Amino acid sequence: MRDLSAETRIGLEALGLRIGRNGGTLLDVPRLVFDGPGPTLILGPNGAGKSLLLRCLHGLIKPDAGQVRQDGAPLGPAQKARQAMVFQQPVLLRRSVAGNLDFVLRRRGMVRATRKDRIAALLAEGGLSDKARQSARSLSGGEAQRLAILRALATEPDILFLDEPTSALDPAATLAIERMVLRASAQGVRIVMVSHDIGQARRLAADAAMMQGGRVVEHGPASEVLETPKSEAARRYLAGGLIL
Ligand SMILES: Nc1ncnc2c1ncn2[C@@H]1O[C@H](COP(=O)(O)OP(=O)(O)OP(=O)(O)O)[C@@H](O)[C@H]1O
Repeated sequence: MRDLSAETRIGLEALGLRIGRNGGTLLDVPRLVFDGPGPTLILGPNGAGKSLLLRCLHGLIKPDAGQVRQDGAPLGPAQKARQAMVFQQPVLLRRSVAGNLDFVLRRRGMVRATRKDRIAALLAEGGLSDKARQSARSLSGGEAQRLAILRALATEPDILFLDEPTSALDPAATLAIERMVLRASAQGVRIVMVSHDIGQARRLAADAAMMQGGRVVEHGPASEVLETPKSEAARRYLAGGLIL
């Protein structure tokens, strides 16, 4: 796997993103830039627009207006090919654990001998070496999510989007995922992750974005957003208050 310094990390920018439905606004993000050195955590109450934003950034949803720029270029096929996304419910192929990784590596044109070594390294990275031949569909929730992340990392993305990857996992499984996320980040992958877990944000985030009502109400260094938030919405969210 490549080893990039924080300075070479690919930047991501959303400009004038808008999505409306039935006369209302689902997403309204004038400008949002992710160009810092470590993981970005997106927080906010249910329905705040976190998943919509992530899907726009990954090109899964076309906004009504605005654009996403990656490393200065508009999001097109070449940029999307440099991104990967992992969802709350891992989507795995009906194959063995190793087969799921092999599928991705083969599609990337990697020859068989190299694939074997790469699969072994990835499985070791995710603590799944002893599960290589097991059906991916029979993995526990935590193991399945680790495999989903390994499969995403097998594509060597510049940017990895994670949409609440640990919301269904116990604390130990959550920490295992967090270690993988931090390792990927240290290797130069830009991490953009949605979470409801404020403790997780404190453990992982270099910067944090707080969303409410389709808008980013605050974005900055995690230490500021999580410890001394400027917006009332962030203060109430962090205090466990009801935000409507
Ligand atoms: N395809 C769609 N058509 C209409 N409304 C949508 C669509 N997708 C999302 N929405 C609405 O947009 C709003 C934001 O949804 P989104 O899933 O982004 O929220 P979220 O912040 O990720 O919430 P949660 O924390 O519950 O996952 C919600 O009110 C949702 O109902």
